[in-house]
Amino acid sequence: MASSHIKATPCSNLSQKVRIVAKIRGFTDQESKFLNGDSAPWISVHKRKGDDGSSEKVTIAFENQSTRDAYEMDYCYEQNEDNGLVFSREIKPLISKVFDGQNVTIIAYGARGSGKTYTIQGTKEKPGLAALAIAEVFSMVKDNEKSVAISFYEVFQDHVYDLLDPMHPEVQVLEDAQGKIKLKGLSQASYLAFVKSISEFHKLYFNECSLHEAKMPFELPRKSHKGVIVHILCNNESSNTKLLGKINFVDLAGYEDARRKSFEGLNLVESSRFNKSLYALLNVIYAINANETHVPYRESKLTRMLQNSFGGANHVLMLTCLNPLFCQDTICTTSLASRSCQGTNRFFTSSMKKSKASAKRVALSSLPKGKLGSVSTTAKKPTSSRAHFSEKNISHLIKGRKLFDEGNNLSSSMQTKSRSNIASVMQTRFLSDIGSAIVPYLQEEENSISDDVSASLPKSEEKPISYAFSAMLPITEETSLVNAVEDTKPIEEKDVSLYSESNQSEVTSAIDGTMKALTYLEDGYNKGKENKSLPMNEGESPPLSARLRELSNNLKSLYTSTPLHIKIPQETHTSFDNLVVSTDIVEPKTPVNEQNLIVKDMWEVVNCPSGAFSAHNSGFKHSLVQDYLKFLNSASK
Ligand SMILES: Nc1ncnc2c1ncn2[C@@H]1O[C@H](COP(=O)(O)OP(=O)(O)OP(=O)(O)O)[C@@H](O)[C@H]1O
Repeated sequence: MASSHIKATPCSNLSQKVRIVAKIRGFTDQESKFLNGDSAPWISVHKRKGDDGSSEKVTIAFENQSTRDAYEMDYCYEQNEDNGLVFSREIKPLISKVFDGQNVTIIAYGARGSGKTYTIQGTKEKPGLAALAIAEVFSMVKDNEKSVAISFYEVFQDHVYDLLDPMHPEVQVLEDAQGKIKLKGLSQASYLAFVKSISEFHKLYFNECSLHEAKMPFELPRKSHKGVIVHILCNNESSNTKLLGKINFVDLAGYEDARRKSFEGLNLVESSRFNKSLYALLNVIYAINANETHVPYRESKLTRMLQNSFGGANHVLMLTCLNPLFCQDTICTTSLASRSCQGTNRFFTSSMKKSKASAKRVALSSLPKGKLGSVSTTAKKPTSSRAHFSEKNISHLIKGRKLFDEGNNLSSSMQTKSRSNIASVMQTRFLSDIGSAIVPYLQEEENSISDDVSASLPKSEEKPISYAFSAMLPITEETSLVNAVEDTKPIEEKDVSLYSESNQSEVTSAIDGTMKALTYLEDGYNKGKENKSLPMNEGESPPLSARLRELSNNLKSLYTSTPLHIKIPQETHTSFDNLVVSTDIVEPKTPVNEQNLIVKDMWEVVNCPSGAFSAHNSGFKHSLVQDYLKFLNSASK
């Protein structure tokens, strides 16, 4: 039936983490009778193009499918190649490793009726892989040093049942302190007591299945995953310790398109649940083959059960059973297996999305300190995480101020102090305003991160922006900024008498307070520089830093272009206009409407330096507010 150009040669790549091979089922008597020797092959197997001959990899194509769309597998067993051949090539070389304490897992996967049970369990006349392996193990157990036991279980609707116990109690899948999976309540039929011979094994294997069907306390559809575990405990002569190795055989429930009516009459939800457990297994295999740091074992009970047998020095073989006659589900299962084989195009169940989001958090939080990713832990520890950022990322905030300050190196200390004061007030106001606008956004982001189910790619793409914001505005620094602003408030209130002798000392102390705050921020900046936390903003949120720089430059240009800035009046007694101006300068949040300036005498406005500054400053504030709003709109997008 299937055309192949490949001779069955001894398997050369048993060290691969998860080996995925295909097996085309033989015809049943009924099918042979029906076809009457007249059947066009619908599966074609080809040696992979470009291989030098050392690789066994093949591509499998269905019906008229071109080889370009074919599915790649590690190998394919033909219709006429029986379980004995599969066993001797794939499993026999691994059995000795089980006696060294390694685990070997053989999984039969495929569509309904693709020959999974026939491959694993076989019949009394034609034993399957489990029976052949047991026979091999028995032949190797020559003394009492090694003890062998067998367990049978069934996984139905994500619950594990012990098939050896006539009451079929549920088995608990637990994890011990060392992270080892324990199957609490799973019976083990010992070699010495029950299964000394292969015939006893057969009796147990086949009888238990029928026993199970007869004795289930409640009506269950038969669609389930079934497994056999062969436990082998032996002495390690070199270290005088006991070694436990296991061979797992898993006969998976047949894959069916959940949208079609199931053979068992399962509804869409139940069928989907079965498929979900299959996807979970494929995802685990994918993760192992792709060398991913996170393997999603927790996605299903079956993968959790098998966790100890995957990865490391353990060996896993997945046999993808193919129907020899047209079957849409076989195309689907082959496609899925091939994807797991290549480690590409991973499938995600809804809960996988969840795990992906958590994995992302883990991955991000595992980044070096000071990098963007460490914010990811905010979902769990918001305060500490923000505190963490407060140390590192105040630099972003300061960076803008530094740029702003660069153009203002004036000789007069009073002038410098006044300008710094003004600048700090404006800057801190501006940033704290951004802060108050951003914090709810950040919290919303955090909520969305913690809401794993809704974690989706577009959102995660947005995260760097929110991280950058959170980096800019950690709670502790935000508070200190607010304090800095509040420190300057008395100056604003007493600005009317800013240049009066009586209030000079108060003003100076207030300015000093502001300067202290700025010095603190300055220190933060330097610390930030030392800690090299800048790449977070630079790497992850260039628009933000660019906007900050632009706004700072605007401020800078304002200061350099306004004559008043270069020469602030020193008179003790100021005119009414001056009072207006000075109030204006230190109170950027209550801009003087340009209209008001026009209402005044035009000459006064134009000729008076303070009037010019007011006009300039008001215009600047207007543009600043516009920029700020524009910036916020683009940030929320
Ligand atoms: N290599 C083979 N040669 C002849 N008949 C086979 C072969 N493999 C399987 N069969 C027959 O095909 C039918 C389906 O096989 P089997 O029950 O193993 O499929 P399955 O994939 O386990 O099905 P399900 O998903 O329903 O459990 C059985 O009647 C079995 O005897």
